[in-house]
Amino acid sequence: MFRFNRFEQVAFSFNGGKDSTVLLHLLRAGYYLHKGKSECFQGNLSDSMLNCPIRTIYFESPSAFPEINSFTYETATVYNLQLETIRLDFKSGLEALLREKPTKAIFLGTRIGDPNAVGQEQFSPSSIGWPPFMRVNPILDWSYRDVWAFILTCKVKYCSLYDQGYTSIGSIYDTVPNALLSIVDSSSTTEIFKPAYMLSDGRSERAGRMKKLPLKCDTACLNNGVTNVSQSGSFIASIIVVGDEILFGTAEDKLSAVLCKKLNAIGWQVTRMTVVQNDIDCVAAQVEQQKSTNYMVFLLGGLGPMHSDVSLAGVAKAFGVRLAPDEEFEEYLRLLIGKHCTGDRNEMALLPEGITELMQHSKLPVPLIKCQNVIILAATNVSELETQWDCLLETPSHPLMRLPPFMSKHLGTMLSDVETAQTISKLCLEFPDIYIGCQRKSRVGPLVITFVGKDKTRIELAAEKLSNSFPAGAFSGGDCG
Ligand SMILES: Cc1cc2nc3c(=O)[nH]c(=O)nc-3n(C[C@H](O)[C@H](O)[C@H](O)COP(=O)(O)O)c2cc1C
Ligand SMILES: Nc1ncnc2c1ncn2[C@@H]1O[C@H](COP(=O)(O)OP(=O)(O)OP(=O)(O)O)[C@@H](O)[C@H]1O
Ligand SMILES: [Mg+2]
Repeated sequence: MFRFNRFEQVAFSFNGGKDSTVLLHLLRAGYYLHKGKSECFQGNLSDSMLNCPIRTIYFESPSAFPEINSFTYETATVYNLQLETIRLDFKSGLEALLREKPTKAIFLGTRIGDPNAVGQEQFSPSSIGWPPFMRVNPILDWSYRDVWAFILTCKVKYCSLYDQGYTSIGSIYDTVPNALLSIVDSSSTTEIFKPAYMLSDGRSERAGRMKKLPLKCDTACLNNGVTNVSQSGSFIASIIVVGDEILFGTAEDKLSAVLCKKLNAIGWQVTRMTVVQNDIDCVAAQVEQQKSTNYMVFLLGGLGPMHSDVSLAGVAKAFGVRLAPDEEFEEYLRLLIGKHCTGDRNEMALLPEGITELMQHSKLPVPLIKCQNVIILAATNVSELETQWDCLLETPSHPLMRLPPFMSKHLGTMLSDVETAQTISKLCLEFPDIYIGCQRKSRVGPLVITFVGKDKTRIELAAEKLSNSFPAGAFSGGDCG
């Protein structure tokens, strides 16, 4: 059993959801009873005693609802919480947290009925394979009704999404309002929902949450388009290049390869690179398909004033919105190109309506364009792409969560593919977490075997196993990097 004697070794996991909101106020009350009350009796009551300066961790995700994000930050400010924002997945984030600061226990708003509550008690050590800490679940046995009774009776502020029919909140990709709260109104074109506290049967709390797949899903799931996390537990992205010239063979696409490396370096995996014609319907069809199967889609090419610059129109079509003049973007373009625009207005300032976010950076003449999970990069060469990528990562609202990077190791051999094939396919089964690929320099060799993964030790082990399966000196290779 852990022993805590330092307040700093305890943290509160807060994400702006209703359960963690309840917990926040319970912790404040507990802190006040423990500390504030005794000092109050001595006549020392101050505002600070009504706050609970507990370390508060928030795993910020690019797929969180903006309302959840802003409610979390606002609440932290109002109650003077010591907010520590973590932009990694839960497991890596907790590993990093525990490395940096001793953290023995973490309070969570987990309740019976949550899928992750199975087997948990009020005090449950973290699972095997997770960094060691005690999970403290004070509201484990609270019902849905208890949660709302508490929130409404105590009149505490909660995230606005719950007033719009959301009853349990995950990511923007897996959460919709609860259909059981839908109000039938034939005069209205948009669907209206009752607030979350009106849900009569708490067992349907998660009816608006789509089924989540395990992190290590198989490739079949990806092909069905129902997840955006790869086999290695990374976020997945796809790249769409718009360019007739590439399809005619008159120009070469160098940008996708650079972008792949950049994404791999922040731990993301690229699942597809597609080149499409400069045609609105081709772009739209590809964006429509890729945006629903990938966490993020990058679009290169087809931006500008030419007749062939159809990328933005394709994106608008894929999202079912129209292109509309964007005054802010127009102003940037005016500063850049003066009055040299096409037509009455600058047609380059037409952006997909209602879904566009401009990501400005002081090093960029015009902001980057993001339409939900599609980022449109205007780079025409590698150096421009590198600048835009660096600026993207420096933009405060950028959606690219940094994960442990992919590393690779290459082994070269004069052995033939026939001689090595069987051993390598066995190795693939033994190391499902490592991508093992072979590239022939020619049909008769030499061969280059590449190991890619996130765990250096596992990469080295796989490479060593391969070398040891053949006579000494058959393989040569460099370091893992
Ligand atoms: C602070 C913290 C600790 C966690 N510890 C564990 C753990 O020990 N074992 C585990 O399987 N998941 C752990 N998780 C992940 C949760 O079980 C769960 O996936 C997450 O809260 C998302 O739940 P949701 O999909 O219902 O929103 C932890 C999450 C957080 C935020
Ligand atoms: N992104 C996150 N950052 C910090 N803590 C989190 C995060 N996601 C989940 N948690 C912790 O896990 C608990 C359970 O999550 P869960 O989604 O079930 O509840 P909630 O978000 O509080 O409410 P709701 O079920 O309405 O979404 C949260 O109360 C919180 O303590
Ligand atoms: Mg939630």
